[in-house]
Amino acid sequence: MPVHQQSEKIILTHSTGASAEVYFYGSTLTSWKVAGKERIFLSDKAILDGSKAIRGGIPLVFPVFGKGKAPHVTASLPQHGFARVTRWKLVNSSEDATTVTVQLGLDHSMITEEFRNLWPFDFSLVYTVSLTADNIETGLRVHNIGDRAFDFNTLLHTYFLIPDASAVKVVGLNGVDYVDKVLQTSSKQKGDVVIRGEVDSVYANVNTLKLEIQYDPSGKGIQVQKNGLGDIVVWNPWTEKASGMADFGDEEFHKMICVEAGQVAEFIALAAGDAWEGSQILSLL
Ligand SMILES: O=P(O)(O)OC[C@H]1O[C@H](O)[C@H](O)[C@@H](O)[C@@H]1O
Repeated sequence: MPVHQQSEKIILTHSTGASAEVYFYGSTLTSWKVAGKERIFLSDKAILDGSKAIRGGIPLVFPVFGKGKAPHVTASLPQHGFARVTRWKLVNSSEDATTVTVQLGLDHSMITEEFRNLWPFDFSLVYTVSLTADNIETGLRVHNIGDRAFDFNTLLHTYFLIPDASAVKVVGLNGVDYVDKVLQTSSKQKGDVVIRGEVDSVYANVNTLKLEIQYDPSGKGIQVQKNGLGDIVVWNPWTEKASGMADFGDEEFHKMICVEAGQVAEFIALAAGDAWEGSQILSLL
């Protein structure tokens, strides 16, 4: 069965053996297996019962990245918004000769009254996950179905499972301006991004459409092709931050890197009735 629905998640299986899993909670993709291997990091300590955002996979950041700042209307929302901590519903599933697809939806009637009071806009989100033999596309459509404009950030906060964070290279960000949230500085990236300690960097307006996460000098790894997503966040908590997170193992930072495509450097303004779309395609290098 290409799409198998359980109470907490949906499992997609491709005839070639590739597979993916998406939790209803947060519409969080927690697994993508291709060529016999898991490619997505999910913490051994991740909480999967819907009481906390899932640590790993692809949590969906919406409508604010990080903590909103007063006087912006997102100021009182939780870090990274409400989409990752709300249960979504399956709205569609299909398959054709090459692709297994599921779509999950979330709208204002499905969020808590508290969130609704904090962010009082009528919206509809559709998240589409399309699995083929050798790649997976995850895309978000944001539709303003109300009668006034709203602003939003969004991010496909993707945790990649990698053999060794000390050996990984992110290629494609050379020359891009970024904010280093650890050092609280603004700089221009020189060469490839490597991980030698805590990294939390926001790259704005990345023109390169295809980034590479190279596991090691062999050049093997994952390609991230982004469509309609301008910014990239690179994150690895390293030792100290890792030990402070209850849902992340102390040593797990060695085998993950977040390379997150989205729109976070500036808010996107969406007029009443308008829609916005962005997606990423992950494939093997
Ligand atoms: O702990 P979370 O709320 O899931 O956030 C995890 C991380 O997300 C992004 O990568 C941010 O840039 C980081 O500053 C943040 O620490």
